[in-house]
Amino acid sequence: MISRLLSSRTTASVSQNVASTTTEGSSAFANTARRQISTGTPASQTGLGYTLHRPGARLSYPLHRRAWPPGSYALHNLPAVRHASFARALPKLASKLIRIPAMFGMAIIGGVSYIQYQATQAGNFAMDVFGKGWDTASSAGNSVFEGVGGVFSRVGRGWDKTKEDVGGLKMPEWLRREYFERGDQEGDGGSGGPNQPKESSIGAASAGAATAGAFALNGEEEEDNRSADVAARDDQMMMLTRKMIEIRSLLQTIGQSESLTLPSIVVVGSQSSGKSSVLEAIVGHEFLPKGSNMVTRRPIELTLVNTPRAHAEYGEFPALGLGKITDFSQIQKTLTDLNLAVPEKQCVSEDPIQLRIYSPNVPDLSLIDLPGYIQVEAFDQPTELKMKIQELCEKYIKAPNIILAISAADVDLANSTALRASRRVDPRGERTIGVVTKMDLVDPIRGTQILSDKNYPLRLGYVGVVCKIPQESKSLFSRGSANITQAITRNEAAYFNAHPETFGPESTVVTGTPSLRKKLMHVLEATMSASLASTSGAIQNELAQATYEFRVQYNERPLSAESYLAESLDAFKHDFKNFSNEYGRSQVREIVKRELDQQVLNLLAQRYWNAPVETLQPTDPLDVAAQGDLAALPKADAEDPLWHLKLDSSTSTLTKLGIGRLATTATAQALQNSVVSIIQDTPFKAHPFAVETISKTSENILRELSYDTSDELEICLKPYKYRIELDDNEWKRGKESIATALQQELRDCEAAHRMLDEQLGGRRKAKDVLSFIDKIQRGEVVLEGTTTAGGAGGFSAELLERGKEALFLRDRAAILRLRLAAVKSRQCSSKANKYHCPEVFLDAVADKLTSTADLFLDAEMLSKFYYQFPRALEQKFRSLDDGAVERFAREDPKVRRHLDVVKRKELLEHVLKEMEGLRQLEAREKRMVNRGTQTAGDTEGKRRKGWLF
Ligand SMILES: Nc1nc2c(ncn2[C@@H]2O[C@H](COP(=O)(O)OP(=O)(O)OP(=O)(O)O)[C@@H](O)[C@H]2O)c(=O)[nH]1
Repeated sequence: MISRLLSSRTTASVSQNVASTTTEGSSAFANTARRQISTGTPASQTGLGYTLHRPGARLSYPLHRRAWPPGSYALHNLPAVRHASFARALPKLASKLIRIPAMFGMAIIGGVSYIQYQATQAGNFAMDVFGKGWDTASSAGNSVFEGVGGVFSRVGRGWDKTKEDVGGLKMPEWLRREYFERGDQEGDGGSGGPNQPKESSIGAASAGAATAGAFALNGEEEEDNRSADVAARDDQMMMLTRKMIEIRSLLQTIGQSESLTLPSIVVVGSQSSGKSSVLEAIVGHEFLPKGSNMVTRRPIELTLVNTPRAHAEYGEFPALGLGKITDFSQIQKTLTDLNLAVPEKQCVSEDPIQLRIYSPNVPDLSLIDLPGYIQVEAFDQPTELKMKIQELCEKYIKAPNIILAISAADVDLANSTALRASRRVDPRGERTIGVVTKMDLVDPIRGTQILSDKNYPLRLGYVGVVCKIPQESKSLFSRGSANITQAITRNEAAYFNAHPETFGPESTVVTGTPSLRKKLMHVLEATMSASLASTSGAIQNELAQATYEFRVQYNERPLSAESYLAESLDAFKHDFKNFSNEYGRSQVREIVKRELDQQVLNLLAQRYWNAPVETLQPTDPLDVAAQGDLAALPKADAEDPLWHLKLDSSTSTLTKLGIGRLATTATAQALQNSVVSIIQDTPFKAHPFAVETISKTSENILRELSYDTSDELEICLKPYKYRIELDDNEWKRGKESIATALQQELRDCEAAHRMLDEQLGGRRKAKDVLSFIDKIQRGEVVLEGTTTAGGAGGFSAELLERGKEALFLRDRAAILRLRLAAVKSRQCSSKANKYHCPEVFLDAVADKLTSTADLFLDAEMLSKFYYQFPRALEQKFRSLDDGAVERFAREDPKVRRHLDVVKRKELLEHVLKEMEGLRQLEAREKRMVNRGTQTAGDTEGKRRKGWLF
């Protein structure tokens, strides 16, 4: 009976949140935290939380609303809610940890959301290329000459000097790798290593070996009958082009400034003019997007890299990091996907796709493929499409780029969109190469007339081609990796050879894909060479600016992503070390004691103090008797079983409530909070990635440590579950400590009461409401009906609700004052009176538990965490790859700007140095050409000279 009555009345709550009170009181309780210590009752039964209503606001703060079912009345089944305790409790997260298993708790605190900083791919790539370019400073060596083979031994001193010059230049990683991998693939032995090209491989190649493949001179039809000098000069020319393309790539990483670029070949033509076929004939593979649905929507910046001694042919999308793709149908698919990713509504995008193709059968070229001009939009194409394509092409065909204007032979040249566009920007026809495709579709005589067009004479001339893959060969290439160069060349040669009267050796027109390849190479080299001086001037200006910025803004302080990470990590570790020196057992003690104090107050509320006023009914005297009149406690019989039961059950609950987990979790949370606040004092604070990494690392370690520690601590505390002996000192400490805790509880309670008074309309009004409820409880007023939904005694239902709360707080404050006086009394100075002074006893027990817990946690948790955490962090950050380090450093805008200036400056210096070297080489190469032309007087030389203007 006692048990039943007790259980129905021993739950209590106090509300407070003075700090959150506003003038209007509108959010008075809105921010009030909620704490519940459930001793076994499911949440649905505890029914925690209640709502204050007043006009214009719905204020909610959790208190107790009993809703447990009949028959569940048992001491162990009671919820305890002391709202007041929240003001002093751990932060919200910590309170969660107390209530839920450590495992889940740690997952919650670790939920600091990491906003993945998406460093732009372009940025990453820029950094990547830059880094690689820089790396090569000491390693390029003479490797570039591997491809040129024995040229140098044949042409004497001048070439030897050239070899030294070029060898001294740096080479981007992709190019360098290409050379060395080539050596490896061929398995030609030798020691070598990346910085030492294999001598044997240099000597083994013959003059013109590099260009033979690139010119497609390996076939049966096209024999390489160049003289050694010519072949050597071709190789040299190709090497220079390669270096310039390489510089062009580096410049692309610096920025989009128009002055900071080297020319490229831009392919334009109307739809179905045969652009793709020409490009694929040059590359030797079908790799461009095909389809009727305007599949080329973005510019494709195609860099062809000749790898003379390699067997493998493959492509790479440097910005995508997909690695080597040897299946060209896969390249085609990727290009198609990238293009189709541009929504049809947007028509075209200016964002170029970068693609590099490595092959022994391609010349070194830099080409840009553009969407085909359209004459008339199809019914399902946006009206602005035509205009957009035109604008995009205009942007690319500006000087100094070379225009490869593709026109089909079966369309009148006067109607060629490509030539019309080129004429607008190159009226004198100085940088346009006319390519006439589908020569096989017109009569040979008509063909030669087109190629000798006088209406729009081009200084670089016209080349007639037949680029169609012969039907019978098509099935052979369907697998996407076989080379189609031979098939196309053979087919093309067959056509032109079949008409010797128009296309024979005596003909003045230039025909054939191999001729086109050669022309492209020579023209590109010459155009790039011509741009070297002006580009170099622009680079010098940029460099002067970057150097000035570096000096003035950054005091010439060098910075790299790696050094920045290392410094930041050191700063963090230093601060953490200081923290660990200061944060020890006494801090843990404070945390654990604070937690246990709250548990003690909850138990007191649960077992001793008043319960919330649930209904407006007269108070049942039986209930009061069963609850025990606290006012009578000091004079109660020392053997009264009611008070024995209350204290013994409270003590038992306190020692058995899982202090191991509670203390461990609270300590782990405090450590985690400290780690997070240390981050705020270090450069890491500006880096979400670092914040997340550090938080997660510490969280993981603490979670691991918590598992074992909490169980072991529980075992250590086990003896207290059965027997607790206190000495006088412990009792004395408990008396002082609980007095302080009760005083605080009283302050909280009074503050909550004051606030409620305000909400009731002031003290006077509150007094009236409370006096009315008092009368009901004393039985002096009898309410008609069972509910007060419509109000009673002239008070609205809402006022009565709040009145009940105010009554509860008023009575709670009275109890606290009473017990505070009791705790301070002489009676409570002796531990013999523990049943008269349950507060002191429980607090002393809490203190005893704390002493064991703090010792254990200091040894098992703190010291292990202090050892493991910095090491784990070090390992985490050190194992980041270059890209991740770069992304990390760039998260901070200030650091990003600093890095940008440093890198820009270094990159510009690097490019400038390369360009200077190239200019010397280029001058020497021109001398060679002139000498070769004078001495040999061969027709090849003359022709070539023509290409070079
Ligand atoms: N007979 C013949 N057909 C050719 C020649 N070159 C290309 N073709 C065909 O012309 C058609 C169009 O060629 P593409 O290379 O796709 O033309 P394109 O300019 O890239 O076309 P879009 O991608 O639509 O702009 C294809 O069917 C080719 O097979 C050629 O020299 N002779």
